[in-house]
Amino acid sequence: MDFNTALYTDLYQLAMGQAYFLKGKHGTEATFDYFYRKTPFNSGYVLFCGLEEALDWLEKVSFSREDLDYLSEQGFDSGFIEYLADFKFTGTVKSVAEGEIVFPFAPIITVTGPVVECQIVETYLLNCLNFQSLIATKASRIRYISGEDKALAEFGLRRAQGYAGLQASRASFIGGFDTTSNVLAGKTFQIPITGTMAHAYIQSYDDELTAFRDFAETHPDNCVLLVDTYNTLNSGIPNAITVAREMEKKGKKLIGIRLDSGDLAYLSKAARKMLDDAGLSYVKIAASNQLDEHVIRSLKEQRAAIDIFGVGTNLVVGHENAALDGVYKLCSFEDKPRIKISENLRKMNFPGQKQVYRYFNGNGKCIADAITLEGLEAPDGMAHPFEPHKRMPLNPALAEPLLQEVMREGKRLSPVRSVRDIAAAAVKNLGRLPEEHKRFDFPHVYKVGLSSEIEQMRNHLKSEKLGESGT
Ligand SMILES: Nc1ncnc2c1ncn2[C@@H]1O[C@H](COP(=O)(O)OP(=O)(O)OP(=O)(O)O)[C@@H](O)[C@H]1O
Ligand SMILES: O=P(O)(O)OC[C@H]1O[C@H](OP(=O)(O)OP(=O)(O)O)[C@H](O)[C@@H]1O
Ligand SMILES: O=C(O)c1cccnc1
Repeated sequence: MDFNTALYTDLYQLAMGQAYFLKGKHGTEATFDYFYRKTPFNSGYVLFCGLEEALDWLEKVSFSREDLDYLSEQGFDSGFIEYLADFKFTGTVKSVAEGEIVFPFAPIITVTGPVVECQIVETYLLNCLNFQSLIATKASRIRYISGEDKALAEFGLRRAQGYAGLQASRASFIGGFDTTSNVLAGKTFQIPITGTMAHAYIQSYDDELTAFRDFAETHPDNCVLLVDTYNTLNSGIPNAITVAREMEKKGKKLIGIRLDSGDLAYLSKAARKMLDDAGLSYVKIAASNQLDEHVIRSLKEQRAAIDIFGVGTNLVVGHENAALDGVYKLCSFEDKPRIKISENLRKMNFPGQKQVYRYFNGNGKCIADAITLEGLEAPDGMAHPFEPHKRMPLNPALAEPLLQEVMREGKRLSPVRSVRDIAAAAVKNLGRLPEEHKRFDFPHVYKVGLSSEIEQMRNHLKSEKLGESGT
């Protein structure tokens, strides 16, 4: 399947595109903001992920002859189809860096260009960025609770939502996982791949010990034995110990064992003792079975002797939030700021082309984000976006702009960043976030506010629109 086609969009984008085209407005410049409103998992932040793939798509997207024939069959105007034959994205993208932490309501990406182009690419951008940011955020929570000394292996491909498994492996790595079992993700993104064995392999033998021996013989340098097929404490671990000793005689070392059922705290502690008593303290203990950040937290509280957590389903499907609610909203058209009116202030967008400044304290920890108009300096104070009486003074000397131009006239401005670079940046960025925003229970809400210029513009446009509508 070729996903670089501009048909990877919602019909209404093309319907609006045709209307703009037939009214001669298709070249009019528009700006859209990408932002989200609510953090998933009750998290205090979102880890932004997916930008490289989005830029890659924007550079390649086009309609093939077959795509255009299909649109013709669907009844689109022939003139519009002719226009689409040369379609490419020629706009400007400003973005927060991939691997940066982002907060509700602050623009993460702004897309400026001919309105039809900006509109057609909306669906893919949301599809790509919402999903990957969701999974990277989940992964970062699992890393946070596991601690730096644990190895995290992503096992999710088999239970991922179709082809999204590839993006999930990438996002998991950026969020802090060490390896993936997804071989295609390993090749595509240069992520280290690791794996153990399935129950089927043990079941295929008449006895567990021979299965272990054969695997160790054929994988002398990367052998992890699955010990729970029959009886973990009475058969799996004793057989693994026998094989580990046989490997030692050949100058090899068993890397580890994997527990995949039962009480993982109890079994891991019992396994650790049995291995240590056998002089095999180097053999690591891996555990899997519907893990997530909450089970891992519980296992840590129980002092489980687990070195490696294998996490699949709950990570790659973003359990228990199926989607990040990221949206893409028009904020400027024909050089005029645009607003959508809603009874609910939270559903109104912030008009105009914008910049977001992040403020730090003297210890280098981030403390607030202020949204202001593009071209303005970092403000020295901000207002709460929905409760304007709440104000906060800010020190512009300790502010950094978050939105940087990453694409101009449809071409990226810097080379592709490797997932390793992005993952390293994520570690650094999460390190700048104070602990109170990372805790799982009632994380402290990070402050995002508006400069007085944006506030005034929103209030002005709001009264103008309400006046026009007679309300
Ligand atoms: N000590 C523990 N503390 C908290 N959660 C645990 C502990 N041990 C295992 N779990 C989690 O409890 C759940 C147990 O799942 P389940 O009831 O299916 O048991 P099981 O042992 O996997 O059974 P099965 O043999 O059918 O696979 C899993 O999500 C697992 O990660
Ligand atoms: O629980 P997850 O977090 O999704 O981790 C991945 C799971 O996938 C495998 O089980 P599966 O039953 O599919 O195959 P198996 O026969 O190898 O156990 C593996 O043993 C894990 O239990
Ligand atoms: O390598 C493993 O142990 C593995 C891979 C995929 C799913 N579950 C486990």
